[in-house]
Amino acid sequence: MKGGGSLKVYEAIALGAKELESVCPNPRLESELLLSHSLRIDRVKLAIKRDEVLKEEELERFLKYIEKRKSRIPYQYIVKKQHFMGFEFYVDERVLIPRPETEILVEEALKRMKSGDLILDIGTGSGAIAISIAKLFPDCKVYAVDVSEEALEVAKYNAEKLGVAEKIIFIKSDIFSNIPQDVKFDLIVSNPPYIKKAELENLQEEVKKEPILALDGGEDGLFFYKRIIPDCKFYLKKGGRGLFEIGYGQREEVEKIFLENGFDEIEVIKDLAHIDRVIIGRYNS
Ligand SMILES: C[S@@+](CC[C@H](N)C(=O)[O-])C[C@H]1O[C@@H](n2cnc3c(N)ncnc32)[C@H](O)[C@@H]1O
Repeated sequence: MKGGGSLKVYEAIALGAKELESVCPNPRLESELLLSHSLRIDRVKLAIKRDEVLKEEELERFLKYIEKRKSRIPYQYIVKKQHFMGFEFYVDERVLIPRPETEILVEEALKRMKSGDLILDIGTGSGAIAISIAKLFPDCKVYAVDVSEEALEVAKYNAEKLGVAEKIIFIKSDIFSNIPQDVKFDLIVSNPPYIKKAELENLQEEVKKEPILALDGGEDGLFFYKRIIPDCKFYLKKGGRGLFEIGYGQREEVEKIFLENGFDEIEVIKDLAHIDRVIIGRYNS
């Protein structure tokens, strides 16, 4: 892409927007956001700098970001952050970008918590769920596990950055494999990979840049529910609850898995698009 020598702020925004036209639905907004990131200022400050000429290194940074975005790298991986539950999480290619729908899972978990509770987050990724719970519920302890060492590095970094590292125990674990058998939880939460294998290749290009390990839910998308739910009985206190994010059309099957494994009081929470998004069951055997 040609930068055209020197550019003023408003010209750079227009150039970036044009370049991103075929890539994203809001090219001007993303151009403004990437420019404000290049200038290390808030987007609202762009207006007062409208006629200022960009320094060479600022323009260089901006053009580099635009090129990345044109290659369908998600905006969040370029600016290395995503807001979730009001907190700023560091994200990069090692972790799934936390989604707004997953905030429903956190909110439902918080509603069911009481003082002193022990929570397990399976597949913690960036740590979004575990860290938000630790931040928003004062008296609790959280175990956060992931099979990906790289994801755990990001989650630990976020826990330090957000000041809750001492409330969370991070464990590299294939689901329950490395969780001590004598630890019993009040809640087990998870946003597991739930996309059907066959659908992976049809995903949006940006989503394909996220770790496959965070997306692949096996042939029927239910692989993780089938593995996690039956083993919850070894790790949940009697009356404890499992809370899981689910994908479109998975409610019936996951409810069945719950019922076959000693859970009752099944509840389903819809997201803003009216899609069943979170399923909750109480372990009562
Ligand atoms: C959909 S992402 C969720 C990330 C994060 N909890 C969130 O909601 O943004 C699923 C996560 O599960 C992890 N994962 C995949 N297979 C796993 C396994 N066998 N055991 C533990 N974690 C696993 C992935 O590495 C990924 O971080």
